[in-house]
Amino acid sequence: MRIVGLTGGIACGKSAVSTAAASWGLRVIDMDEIARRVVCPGLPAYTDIVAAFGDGALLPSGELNRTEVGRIAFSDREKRRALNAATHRPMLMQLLAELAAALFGGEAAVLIDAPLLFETSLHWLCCTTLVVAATQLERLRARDGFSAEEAEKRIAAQMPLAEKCARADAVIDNEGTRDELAARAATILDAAGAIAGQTP
Ligand SMILES: CC(C)(COP(=O)(O)OP(=O)(O)OC[C@H]1O[C@@H](n2cnc3c(N)ncnc32)[C@H](O)[C@@H]1O)[C@@H](O)C(=O)NCCC(=O)NCCS
Ligand SMILES: Nc1ncnc2c1ncn2[C@@H]1O[C@H](COP(=O)(O)OP(=O)(O)OP(=O)(O)O)[C@@H](O)[C@H]1O
Repeated sequence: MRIVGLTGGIACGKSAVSTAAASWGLRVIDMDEIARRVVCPGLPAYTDIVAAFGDGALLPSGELNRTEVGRIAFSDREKRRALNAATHRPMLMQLLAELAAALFGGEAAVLIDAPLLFETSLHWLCCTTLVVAATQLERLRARDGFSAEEAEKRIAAQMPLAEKCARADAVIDNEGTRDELAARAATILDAAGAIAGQTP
C-alpha cells in the first residue's frame, strides 16, 4: 500500500487538496479529525488537557472549548507542549489503526493529511511526502477571523514552510486558483502512484 503524506503550513490548502483527492477515490486520513476524536470527554488526552489547562478550557457541556485551548496553546509554548504531549501519542495509535484497516481492506494507496507531518516524524511512514505551499497569512486571517498577531503566532508554532518544502519530495503550489490547485495536485498524486486514472 502506498502511503502519501500531505502537509503544508497552516491555511496553505491541505484540506482543499485532500477533499479533491477523496473525490478521486483516494482514502484520506485527516489528522485534524483524529485530533478531535482523541479529546472526547473521558478519554486520557481529555483528562490530561483539563489537568494542564484547567476547567476554563471547557464548554458548559463538558467538551473542550477548542477556541480557548487554541488561544492559550498558541500563546504559551509550555501549554502547547502539554497539549502535544496529551494528544500526539493517542493520535499516532489511531493513525496506525486506520492504516492497518486500509491495508487489510485492500486499499492500494492512502493519503495522510497531517499539518505536523515532519514535526511529529510521521514522514517515516510515507513513501512520498507532499507540501502544499501558499502565502498563508491573509488566507488564515480571512478563514478564521484572526488578528495579524494571532495568525502570526499560529504560523510560528509550526516548522517554517520553506523548511517543509525543502524536506518534501514534491511541492504543490497554491498561489493560483482552486482549479489550478486541483490540476497540480492531480498531476503530482498521479506521479506518486496514488490516483492512477481516477481524476476527472
Ligand atoms: C489547538 C486545537 C484545540 C485547536 O482546535 P481547532 O478546532 O480550533 O483547530 P484545528 O484542530 O482544526 O487546527 C487548525 C490548524 O492548526 C494547526 N495546529 C493544530 N494543532 C497544532 C499544534 N499543536 N502545533 C502547531 N500547529 C497546530 C494545524 O495547521 C491545524 O490544521 C487543536 O488543533 C488541537 O487539539 N491541536 C493539538 C493536536 C495537533 O497537534 N493537531 C495537529 C494535527 S497533526
Ligand atoms: N487557491 C485558493 N484560492 C483562494 N483561497 C483558497 C485557495 N486554496 C485554499 N483557499 C482558502 O484558504 C483557506 C485555507 O485552506 P485550507 O483550509 O484548505 O487550508 P489547510 O492547509 O487545510 O489549513 P489547516 O492547516 O488549518 O488545516 C480556506 O479558507 C480555503 O477556502
